[in-house]
Amino acid sequence: MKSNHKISLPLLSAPNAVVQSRSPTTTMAAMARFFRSSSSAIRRSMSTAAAGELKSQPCPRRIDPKARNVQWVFLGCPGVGKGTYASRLSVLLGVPHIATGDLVREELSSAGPLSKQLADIVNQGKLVSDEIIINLLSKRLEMGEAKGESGFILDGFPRTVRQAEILDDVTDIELVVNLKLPETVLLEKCLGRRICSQCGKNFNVASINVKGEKGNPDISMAPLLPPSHCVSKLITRSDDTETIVKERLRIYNEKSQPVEDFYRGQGKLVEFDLPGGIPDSWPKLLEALNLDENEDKQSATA
Ligand SMILES: Nc1ncnc2c1ncn2[C@@H]1O[C@H](COP(=O)(O)OP(=O)(O)O)[C@@H](O)[C@H]1O
Repeated sequence: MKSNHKISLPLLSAPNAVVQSRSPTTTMAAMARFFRSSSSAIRRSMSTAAAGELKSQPCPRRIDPKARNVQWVFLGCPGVGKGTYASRLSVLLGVPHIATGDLVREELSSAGPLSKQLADIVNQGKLVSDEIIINLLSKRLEMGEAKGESGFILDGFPRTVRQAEILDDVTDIELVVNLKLPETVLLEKCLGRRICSQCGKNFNVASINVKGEKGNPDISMAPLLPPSHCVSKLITRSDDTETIVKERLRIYNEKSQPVEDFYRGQGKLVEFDLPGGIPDSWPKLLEALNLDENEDKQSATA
């Protein structure tokens, strides 16, 4: 696995210039600038043109407490729980959890100029253009930079090989976690998802019991019910209908599965079959990632 001390910024400086030993904060700034400068290039080029087990072997090293600021990516189909686990890990590791789906939804609800266009795309289960997504991500990175953030766990980006290549040009992703669940479970989870419109927390009303196929274990997930003060404020995502979820799954298989191959080829992919709900999966995920929740955040893990 490459270290994150070497960043190549091809569109920012001389071709193939190599910037040595950047601090993680500089990395965020560089990414923000790079994404901003690359969005017009993208526009040009587009107009012309066993449960709970670690399966593949990037062998995540134990995290050095003094060299945290991880730069990780979470992959996985709609409904698999990327947001849930990425956000828990972000708290444990002290890095921001940046979900491009959240950035899109924020833009959607802002009634800004992009809002209508985004609503049409998202409600068909399609992907937003690279240009739009990179602009939203640049803005988010700039905001983080201003707050002194460093490191990140990206969720929902990259979603195409093109996006993965762009990310690869600007920074060195250390580890890519690929969460997996059978498709029947994914559909049930999306349909059961509820969000508190006030606090933004995600819940799930589905009670999942799926028989394991082809020798795989059964999967059971208890509902994740909201506290009483959230109950009257629950909403469903407009793209969590059966038709749209099926289309999102189809698009994931077509456009995002090649991203798994991209990172598998780089030896960075950790495949993790979720064994069940959060109580079963969280400790096993930590184990697969060589992390220990019981240690203090500052020293996770020796
Ligand atoms: N990296 C991306 N590239 C293109 N579109 C994106 C990207 N991230 C999010 N989106 C858009 O936002 C929607 C919601 O994203 P997300 O919450 O990550 O969905 P999912 O639950 O399908 O993983 C996607 O269906 C897509 O339209």
